[in-house]
Amino acid sequence: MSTQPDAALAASTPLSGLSFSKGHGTGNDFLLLADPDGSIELGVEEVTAACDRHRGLGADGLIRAVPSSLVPEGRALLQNNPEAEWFMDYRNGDGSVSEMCGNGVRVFVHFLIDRGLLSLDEGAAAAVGTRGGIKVIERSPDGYSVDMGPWEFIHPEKAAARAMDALVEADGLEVPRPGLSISMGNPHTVVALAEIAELDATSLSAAPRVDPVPPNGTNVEFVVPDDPLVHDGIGQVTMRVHERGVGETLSCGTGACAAAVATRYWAGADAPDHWAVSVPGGQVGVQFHVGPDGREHVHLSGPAVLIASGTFA
Ligand SMILES: N[C@@H](CCC[C@H](N)C(=O)O)C(=O)O
Repeated sequence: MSTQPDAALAASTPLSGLSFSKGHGTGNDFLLLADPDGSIELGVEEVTAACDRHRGLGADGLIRAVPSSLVPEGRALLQNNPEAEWFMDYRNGDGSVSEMCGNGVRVFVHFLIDRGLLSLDEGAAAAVGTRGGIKVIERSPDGYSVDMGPWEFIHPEKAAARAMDALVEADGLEVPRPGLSISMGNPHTVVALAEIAELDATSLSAAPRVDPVPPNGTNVEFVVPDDPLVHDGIGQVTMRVHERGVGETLSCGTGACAAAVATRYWAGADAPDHWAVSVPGGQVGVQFHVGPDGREHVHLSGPAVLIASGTFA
């Protein structure tokens, strides 16, 4: 008889023995790992195994909380922002790295507070490092509000001519639609549809085809502005998203910001600065303010929920 351990009984994940939490923001779900000494090696294999919805815990992405001083991208940020003690190392479910995650950063801060690694009193603000730069976060009536920094057109020359910069095809849509590409630190291409029936008919089980695709790929948001657009001074849009590195998700915070940026741009000078973006997983708020650098910043607010914690077998 063999004395080898049965492969079927061996540890089922490369993250064996590590403690995790699971959380979500409007249904965009994440696994969270605290790595105070920077010892967790995360590669594609570890992330895909953990995020697998059948053989792993299942999640849209995985977030490692590591001291900024222990990663090169974090050390660069600390020079001008010594208060940003923690860095959000964000991975999509397919193991790819992203610059930023708007729902994830709220859940990340909630997790740090839950683990006693950060305190954030009512009315106070905390800075965290991300690959998309420093993000400042505070508590809000719906959970947390994050200064996501300035938005940018990915193709400013096209936007200046009020032109779209891509054609987007998706299953269920009869003809390709024009899209506008916006960076929130990470790339987005926003497509306006006329009505909810069209949004419902769009299939996102395969990635939409974007031509030309922005240099680092893109997340694609399909949005339907309400008619009338503004209720009680707040612009209203409904959105579905196909995320780079994941697939269709129930929500995307940076995507909601890009959707509000694009819809406000299309709506013209009288468009409001405050937006409500409805997604399959709930609703998030987006506001525009001039930041301390004199540029227009996007603020994202919404819930952050922790649902479980445990240890990988
Ligand atoms: N769900 C996130 C965005 C996650 C990263 C994205 N898939 C990318 O690759 O850029 C959000 O809430 O912003």
